This record gives sequence, structure tokens and C-alpha cells, in this order.
Amino acid sequence: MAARGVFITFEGGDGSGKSTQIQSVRDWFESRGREVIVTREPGGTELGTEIRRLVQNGPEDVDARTEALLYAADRAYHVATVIAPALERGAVVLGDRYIDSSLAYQGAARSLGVDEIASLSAWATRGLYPSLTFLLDLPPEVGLHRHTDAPDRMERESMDFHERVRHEYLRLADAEPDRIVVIDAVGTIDEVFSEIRGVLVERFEGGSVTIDEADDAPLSAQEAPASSERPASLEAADKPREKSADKGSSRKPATMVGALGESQGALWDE
Ligand SMILES: Nc1ncnc2c1ncn2[C@@H]1O[C@H](COP(=O)(O)OP(=O)(O)OP(=O)(O)O)[C@@H](O)[C@H]1O
Ligand SMILES: Cc1cn([C@H]2C[C@H](O)[C@@H](COP(=O)(O)O)O2)c(=O)[nH]c1=O
Repeated sequence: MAARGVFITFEGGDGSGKSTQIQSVRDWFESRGREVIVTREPGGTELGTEIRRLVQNGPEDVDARTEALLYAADRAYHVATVIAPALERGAVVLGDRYIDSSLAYQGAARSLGVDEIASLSAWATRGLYPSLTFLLDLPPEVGLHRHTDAPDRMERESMDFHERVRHEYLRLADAEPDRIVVIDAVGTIDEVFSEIRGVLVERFEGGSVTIDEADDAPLSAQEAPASSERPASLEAADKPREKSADKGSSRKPATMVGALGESQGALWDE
């Protein structure tokens, strides 16, 4: 039986608690004997660390298209050298940001076009999509106030920019409810993890995928829906959402087979 990995990403505005929650999710999988890789974008590789420095604190005159291409280059190399090899060995890959960040920040907030950025990202990743994405949702002013260090180029953008990011994230979640689970990130760290844990238990401990079925499945990659097929329910940001744990069992269980191995630490120093 070929080893199969699981690719899970964490998305949300700046300071929404992604890195904090990833540590608990890592512990959850490791305590179940899985090899876990925690990685991030930009900066999950040495090359990516250079790109991260350039996009976050490089020249102020980097234009939106250049910025989008830098994130895409980081992602292409990251997939080829870190994510795909880890999935092939059966690891659980926890990604702090991925394609949805480019759709929300460059596609929507920078007005480059979500469809254009989706095509660029699909090309850069050869169509590798996560099977599950946690969207940590909270008002941008809350996330930005959580940071104590000096704001980077993106964090210095206007509140309107960050509202557009949030709006697009919620629109994406509305369009792909099976993959993107919206988590209310306003509560305490424990409250937020409790909501995430509920989804993990439902997907990975209560799922009904058998090893044989999972073996036929693609490598945790999902076909990207054509963005023109996405419902444009732009009221998403304004309407109350149901709690992810209450969404019922219509979601497809993700695959949970693969090699058990040693855990690895984060790929960067903070
Ligand atoms: N639920 C929470 N309530 C209050 N503070 C939190 C919560 N979650 C995280 N924090 C704190 O907020 C700050 C930002 O958290 P974290 O780095 O996890 O967010 P992030 O989404 O990864 O941020 P960024 O996108 O900017 O990297 C940290 O100081 C963290 O301790
Ligand atoms: C992957 C990706 C990231 N960004 C932005 C979003 C954030 O402001 C920074 C990353 O900082 P973090 O502390 O690691 O969250 O980069 C983006 O605009 N587009 C992307 O594709």
C-alpha cells in the first residue's frame, strides 16, 4: 500500500492565531503517531526565507504583480521541495498560509483578480490543493492589535485593505464549504482549539474512508473549482455563520492513512 499524506492549511488575517493553533494541531496528530511537518508561506524553505524578507521588508516600490509572482515562486519551490515529498512519505503537512492567501491578499485586496491569481497558483503548484483548510476568522483590527512587533509592509496597509482580505476569505469559504472550515478566532486560544479539535475528530476519527478507498484517492490534492463556478455570495462577511462543528456530516472525510514516522520541528526560527 502506498503511503498517503494529509495536507491541511491554516488561513486568516494577520494575527488571527494561525501559528498558535498549528502547534496544538501538530500535538494532536503526533499523539496519534503521525509524522507531522509544520511549514509556512512565505518562508518554508531557505529560498523562501529570502523571498519573505524581500516581500515583507524589501523595497517599498515592489508593485502588486511583482509581489504576486514572488509569492508564487516561493510556493512553487515550497511544493516541489517540502510539501510534495512529505505527502509522498505519508506525513501530515500543516501549512501556515497557502494559495488562499494569494487569492485574498493579491487577488482581492490588491485587485489583481482572483481568477488570474488562481491560475497562477494552480500552475505554480501543479494543482496541489489541501484537503482541509481552517480559516481563522476575526475582525482585522483585533488581529492587528495582537501583534507587539513592528508592522511589516502588509500589516501597514489600511483597515479597508484588511477588510477586503477578510471578505474574500469568507467568500472562498462560502464557495468551498467542504474544504474550508471557518473557525471563530475571537475567543481564547483554548476555545479556538476546541472548535478545531471538533473538526479533526469528525474528519479523522469519525470518517468512514477505508484504506482501500483512500489508496485510490489523489495525494490529498483537490481539483480546484473553476473560480467562475464559485457563488459570489458577497454578503458572507456580514451574515452570522454556523459553527463549523455544527455543520453536519455532509463533508467528505479526509484520508488518514500513511506511514507513521518521527515528527519534525518547524522549518524556521522565530
Ligand atoms: N485566541 C487568541 N486570543 C488572544 N491572543 C492570541 C490568540 N491566539 C493567538 N494570540 C496571540 O496573538 C499573537 C499572534 O498570534 P499568531 O502568531 O498565532 O497569529 P498568526 O495568525 O500566525 O499571525 P501572522 O499571520 O501575523 O503570522 C501572538 O502573540 C499570540 O500569542
Ligand atoms: C502566502 C502569502 C502571504 N501573504 C502575506 C500575508 C501576511 O501579511 C504575510 C505573511 O505573514 P505571516 O506572519 O507569515 O502570516 O504575507 C500574501 O499577501 N500572499 C500570500 O500568498
